[in-house]
Amino acid sequence: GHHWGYGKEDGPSAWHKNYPVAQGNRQSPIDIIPEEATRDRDLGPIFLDYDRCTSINIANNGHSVVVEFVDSDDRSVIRGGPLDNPYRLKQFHFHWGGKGHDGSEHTVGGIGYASELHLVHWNAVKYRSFGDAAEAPDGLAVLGIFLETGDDHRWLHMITDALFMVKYKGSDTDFKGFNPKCLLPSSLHYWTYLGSLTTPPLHESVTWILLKEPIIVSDKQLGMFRMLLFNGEDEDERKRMENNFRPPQPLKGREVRSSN
Ligand SMILES: NS(=O)(=O)c1c(F)cccc1F
Ligand SMILES: [Zn+2]
Repeated sequence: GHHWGYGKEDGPSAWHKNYPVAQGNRQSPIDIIPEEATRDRDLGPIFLDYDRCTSINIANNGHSVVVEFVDSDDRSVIRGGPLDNPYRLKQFHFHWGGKGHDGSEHTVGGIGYASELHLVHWNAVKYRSFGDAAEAPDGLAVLGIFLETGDDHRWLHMITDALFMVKYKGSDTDFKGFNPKCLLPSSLHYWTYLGSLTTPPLHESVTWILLKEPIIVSDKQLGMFRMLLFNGEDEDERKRMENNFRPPQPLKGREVRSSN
Protein backbone atom coordinates (compact mmCIF):
# COMPACT_ATOMS: atom_id res chain seq x y z
CA GLY A 1 0.00 0.00 0.00
CA HIS A 2 1.02 3.58 0.57
CA HIS A 3 4.52 3.91 2.01
CA TRP A 4 4.86 6.88 4.35
CA GLY A 5 7.49 7.90 6.88
CA TYR A 6 9.18 10.86 8.51
CA GLY A 7 11.91 11.46 5.92
CA LYS A 8 12.30 14.29 3.42
CA GLU A 9 10.51 12.51 0.57
CA ASP A 10 7.85 10.54 2.51
CA GLY A 11 7.39 12.76 5.59
CA PRO A 12 4.50 14.92 6.92
CA SER A 13 4.74 17.53 4.13
CA ALA A 14 4.17 14.78 1.52
CA TRP A 15 1.40 12.81 3.28
CA HIS A 16 -1.41 14.87 1.64
CA LYS A 17 -0.57 13.30 -1.75
CA ASN A 18 -1.82 9.86 -0.64
CA TYR A 19 -4.00 11.11 2.25
CA PRO A 20 -5.80 14.32 1.15
CA VAL A 21 -7.51 14.59 4.59
CA ALA A 22 -4.06 15.80 5.76
CA GLN A 23 -5.35 19.23 4.68
CA GLY A 24 -8.71 18.77 6.45
CA ASN A 25 -10.48 20.87 9.07
CA ARG A 26 -9.71 18.84 12.21
CA GLN A 27 -6.12 17.69 11.86
CA SER A 28 -3.70 16.93 14.70
CA PRO A 29 -1.44 17.80 16.39
CA ILE A 30 -2.00 21.51 17.15
CA ASP A 31 -0.31 24.23 19.18
CA ILE A 32 -2.22 24.61 22.45
CA ILE A 33 -2.44 28.26 23.57
CA PRO A 34 -3.39 27.98 27.28
CA GLU A 35 -4.76 31.52 27.63
CA GLU A 36 -7.07 30.95 24.63
CA ALA A 37 -8.51 27.67 25.96
CA THR A 38 -12.11 27.83 27.24
CA ARG A 39 -12.53 26.89 30.91
CA ASP A 40 -15.70 24.80 30.63
CA ARG A 41 -17.53 24.23 33.93
CA ASP A 42 -19.40 21.25 32.42
CA LEU A 43 -16.11 19.52 31.68
CA GLY A 44 -15.66 17.00 34.49
CA PRO A 45 -12.65 14.90 35.47
CA ILE A 46 -11.42 11.96 33.41
CA PHE A 47 -11.21 8.49 34.93
CA LEU A 48 -8.68 5.85 33.89
CA ASP A 49 -9.95 2.41 34.93
CA TYR A 50 -6.79 0.47 34.06
CA ASP A 51 -6.59 -1.77 37.14
CA ARG A 52 -7.60 -4.88 35.18
CA CYS A 53 -5.72 -3.92 32.02
CA THR A 54 -3.86 -6.68 30.16
CA SER A 55 -0.82 -5.76 28.11
CA ILE A 56 0.10 -8.29 25.42
CA ASN A 57 3.24 -7.30 23.55
CA ILE A 58 5.63 -4.54 22.59
CA ALA A 59 6.36 -4.02 18.89
CA ASN A 60 8.32 -1.90 16.41
CA ASN A 61 5.88 -1.04 13.60
CA GLY A 62 8.42 0.98 11.61
CA HIS A 63 6.97 4.27 12.87
CA SER A 64 7.08 3.96 16.67
CA VAL A 65 7.28 1.45 19.52
CA VAL A 66 3.80 0.25 20.49
CA VAL A 67 2.48 -1.68 23.53
CA GLU A 68 -0.80 -3.45 22.73
CA PHE A 69 -3.58 -4.46 25.11
CA VAL A 70 -6.45 -6.96 25.22
CA ASP A 71 -9.47 -4.91 24.04
CA SER A 72 -12.10 -7.69 23.75
CA ASP A 73 -13.93 -6.40 26.84
CA ASP A 74 -14.12 -3.29 29.05
CA ARG A 75 -11.26 -4.27 31.36
CA SER A 76 -9.31 -1.05 30.71
CA VAL A 77 -11.21 2.10 29.79
CA ILE A 78 -11.00 5.87 29.89
CA ARG A 79 -14.24 7.68 30.72
CA GLY A 80 -15.64 11.01 31.84
CA GLY A 81 -14.36 14.43 30.81
CA PRO A 82 -15.55 15.18 27.25
CA LEU A 83 -16.45 11.54 26.57
CA ASP A 84 -20.08 10.32 26.30
CA ASN A 85 -19.07 6.65 26.54
CA PRO A 86 -16.20 4.64 28.02
CA TYR A 87 -13.44 4.07 25.45
CA ARG A 88 -11.31 0.89 25.53
CA LEU A 89 -7.50 1.03 25.72
CA LYS A 90 -6.03 -0.51 22.55
CA GLN A 91 -2.36 0.52 22.59
CA PHE A 92 0.11 3.16 23.60
CA HIS A 93 3.15 4.46 21.73
CA PHE A 94 5.58 7.37 21.74
CA HIS A 95 6.88 10.16 19.47
CA TRP A 96 10.33 11.66 20.07
CA GLY A 97 13.06 13.88 18.59
CA GLY A 98 16.75 13.56 17.80
CA LYS A 99 19.53 13.92 20.42
CA GLY A 100 19.05 17.28 22.15
CA HIS A 101 15.95 18.09 20.06
CA ASP A 102 12.26 18.18 20.99
CA GLY A 103 9.99 15.50 19.58
CA SER A 104 6.50 16.07 20.91
CA GLU A 105 3.63 16.45 18.44
CA HIS A 106 1.47 18.95 20.30
CA THR A 107 3.16 22.15 21.47
CA VAL A 108 2.10 24.47 24.31
CA GLY A 109 2.42 28.17 23.63
CA GLY A 110 4.71 27.27 20.72
CA ILE A 111 7.00 25.23 22.95
CA GLY A 112 7.62 21.53 22.29
CA TYR A 113 8.50 18.80 24.79
CA ALA A 114 11.16 16.13 24.42
CA SER A 115 8.60 13.44 23.66
CA GLU A 116 4.87 12.63 23.74
CA LEU A 117 3.12 9.43 24.89
CA HIS A 118 -0.22 8.52 23.28
CA LEU A 119 -2.67 6.11 24.91
CA VAL A 120 -5.13 5.14 22.17
CA HIS A 121 -8.70 4.16 23.09
CA TRP A 122 -11.77 3.31 20.98
CA ASN A 123 -15.54 3.61 21.44
CA ALA A 124 -16.67 -0.02 21.69
CA VAL A 125 -20.18 1.04 22.78
CA LYS A 126 -20.96 2.50 19.34
CA TYR A 127 -18.54 0.62 17.03
CA ARG A 128 -17.85 -3.07 16.44
CA SER A 129 -14.08 -2.81 15.93
CA PHE A 130 -11.13 -0.46 16.34
CA GLY A 131 -10.99 -0.15 12.54
CA ASP A 132 -14.62 0.99 12.33
CA ALA A 133 -14.16 3.37 15.27
CA ALA A 134 -11.00 4.84 13.71
CA GLU A 135 -13.13 6.07 10.79
CA ALA A 136 -15.89 7.64 12.91
CA PRO A 137 -15.89 11.24 14.21
CA ASP A 138 -16.42 10.03 17.82
CA GLY A 139 -14.57 6.76 17.42
CA LEU A 140 -11.26 7.32 19.22
CA ALA A 141 -9.99 9.04 22.35
CA VAL A 142 -6.25 9.56 22.69
CA LEU A 143 -4.73 10.56 26.02
CA GLY A 144 -1.56 12.55 25.37
CA ILE A 145 1.16 12.88 28.00
CA PHE A 146 4.22 15.13 27.53
CA LEU A 147 7.69 13.85 28.47
CA GLU A 148 10.24 16.37 29.78
CA THR A 149 13.90 15.52 30.48
CA GLY A 150 15.25 15.50 34.01
CA ASP A 151 15.72 12.66 36.49
CA ASP A 152 15.23 8.99 35.55
CA HIS A 153 11.58 7.90 35.45
CA ARG A 154 11.25 5.08 38.01
CA TRP A 155 9.04 2.89 35.78
CA LEU A 156 10.02 3.81 32.21
CA HIS A 157 12.95 1.36 32.45
CA MET A 158 10.31 -1.41 32.15
CA ILE A 159 9.84 -0.22 28.57
CA THR A 160 13.40 0.86 27.71
CA ASP A 161 14.75 -2.52 28.99
CA ALA A 162 12.60 -4.24 26.32
CA LEU A 163 13.59 -2.00 23.39
CA PHE A 164 16.62 -4.08 22.37
CA MET A 165 14.16 -6.90 21.60
CA VAL A 166 12.27 -4.74 19.06
CA LYS A 167 15.14 -2.94 17.34
CA TYR A 168 13.92 -3.66 13.82
CA LYS A 169 10.64 -2.83 12.05
CA GLY A 170 8.29 -5.79 12.25
CA SER A 171 9.78 -7.22 15.46
CA ASP A 172 7.70 -7.79 18.58
CA THR A 173 8.03 -9.56 21.91
CA ASP A 174 5.85 -10.52 24.88
CA PHE A 175 5.15 -7.64 27.23
CA LYS A 176 2.69 -8.80 29.89
CA GLY A 177 1.71 -7.28 33.21
CA PHE A 178 2.50 -3.66 32.38
CA ASN A 179 -0.02 -1.14 33.71
CA PRO A 180 0.38 2.28 32.01
CA LYS A 181 -1.01 3.99 35.12
CA CYS A 182 2.64 4.08 36.25
CA LEU A 183 3.33 6.55 33.42
CA LEU A 184 0.78 9.16 34.54
CA PRO A 185 1.71 12.48 36.14
CA SER A 186 0.17 13.42 39.51
CA SER A 187 -2.49 15.73 38.01
CA LEU A 188 -5.15 14.69 35.46
CA HIS A 189 -5.96 18.29 34.52
CA TYR A 190 -6.21 18.44 30.74
CA TRP A 191 -6.95 20.30 27.53
CA THR A 192 -9.35 18.69 25.05
CA TYR A 193 -10.23 19.29 21.39
CA LEU A 194 -11.50 17.41 18.34
CA GLY A 195 -8.75 16.22 16.00
CA SER A 196 -7.27 13.35 14.05
CA LEU A 197 -4.74 10.56 13.98
CA THR A 198 -1.31 12.18 13.67
CA THR A 199 -0.12 9.47 11.28
CA PRO A 200 -1.64 8.26 8.01
CA PRO A 201 -4.48 7.57 7.35
CA LEU A 202 -4.98 10.75 9.46
CA HIS A 203 -8.67 9.92 10.09
CA GLU A 204 -10.55 12.79 11.79
CA SER A 205 -11.83 10.51 14.53
CA VAL A 206 -9.97 11.52 17.69
CA THR A 207 -11.17 13.30 20.80
CA TRP A 208 -7.79 14.49 22.15
CA ILE A 209 -7.25 14.71 25.89
CA LEU A 210 -3.83 16.23 26.70
CA LEU A 211 -2.58 16.24 30.28
CA LYS A 212 -1.18 19.61 31.33
CA GLU A 213 1.47 18.13 33.65
CA PRO A 214 4.41 16.40 31.91
CA ILE A 215 6.18 13.34 33.29
CA ILE A 216 9.94 13.53 33.80
CA VAL A 217 12.28 11.04 32.12
CA SER A 218 16.06 11.15 31.78
CA ASP A 219 18.01 11.95 28.62
CA LYS A 220 19.52 8.50 28.95
CA GLN A 221 16.11 6.81 28.99
CA LEU A 222 14.97 8.86 26.01
CA GLY A 223 18.20 8.03 24.20
CA MET A 224 17.29 4.34 24.43
CA PHE A 225 14.33 4.99 22.10
CA ARG A 226 16.80 6.23 19.48
CA MET A 227 18.42 2.76 19.42
CA LEU A 228 15.30 1.59 17.56
CA LEU A 229 15.42 1.51 13.76
CA PHE A 230 12.80 2.51 11.16
CA ASN A 231 14.05 -0.26 8.89
CA GLY A 232 13.61 -4.01 9.00
CA GLU A 233 16.44 -6.50 9.74
CA ASP A 234 16.54 -7.49 6.05
CA GLU A 235 17.09 -3.92 4.75
CA ASP A 236 20.67 -2.80 4.19
CA GLU A 237 20.13 0.88 5.05
CA ARG A 238 19.97 1.38 8.85
CA LYS A 239 17.80 4.37 9.75
CA ARG A 240 17.68 5.36 13.45
CA MET A 241 14.11 5.82 14.67
CA GLU A 242 13.90 9.47 15.75
CA ASN A 243 11.96 12.67 14.90
CA ASN A 244 8.87 10.50 14.36
CA PHE A 245 6.49 13.39 15.02
CA ARG A 246 4.08 15.42 12.87
CA PRO A 247 4.34 19.21 13.42
CA PRO A 248 1.33 21.29 14.58
CA GLN A 249 -1.49 21.74 12.03
CA PRO A 250 -3.91 24.68 11.45
CA LEU A 251 -6.54 25.09 14.19
CA LYS A 252 -9.21 26.01 11.57
CA GLY A 253 -11.39 27.74 14.16
CA ARG A 254 -11.61 24.80 16.58
CA GLU A 255 -12.18 25.38 20.29
CA VAL A 256 -9.74 23.99 22.85
CA ARG A 257 -11.35 23.44 26.23
CA SER A 258 -9.63 23.23 29.61
CA SER A 259 -10.68 21.07 32.58
CA ASN A 260 -11.17 22.88 35.85
N1 LIG B 1 -0.46 9.25 16.88
S1 LIG B 1 -1.99 8.82 17.20
O1 LIG B 1 -2.17 8.63 18.62
O2 LIG B 1 -2.86 9.78 16.55
C1 LIG B 1 -2.35 7.24 16.48
C2 LIG B 1 -3.58 6.65 16.73
F1 LIG B 1 -4.46 7.31 17.50
C3 LIG B 1 -3.91 5.41 16.19
C4 LIG B 1 -3.00 4.75 15.40
C5 LIG B 1 -1.76 5.31 15.16
C6 LIG B 1 -1.45 6.55 15.72
F2 LIG B 1 -0.22 7.07 15.49
ZN1 LIG C 1 0.76 9.05 18.42
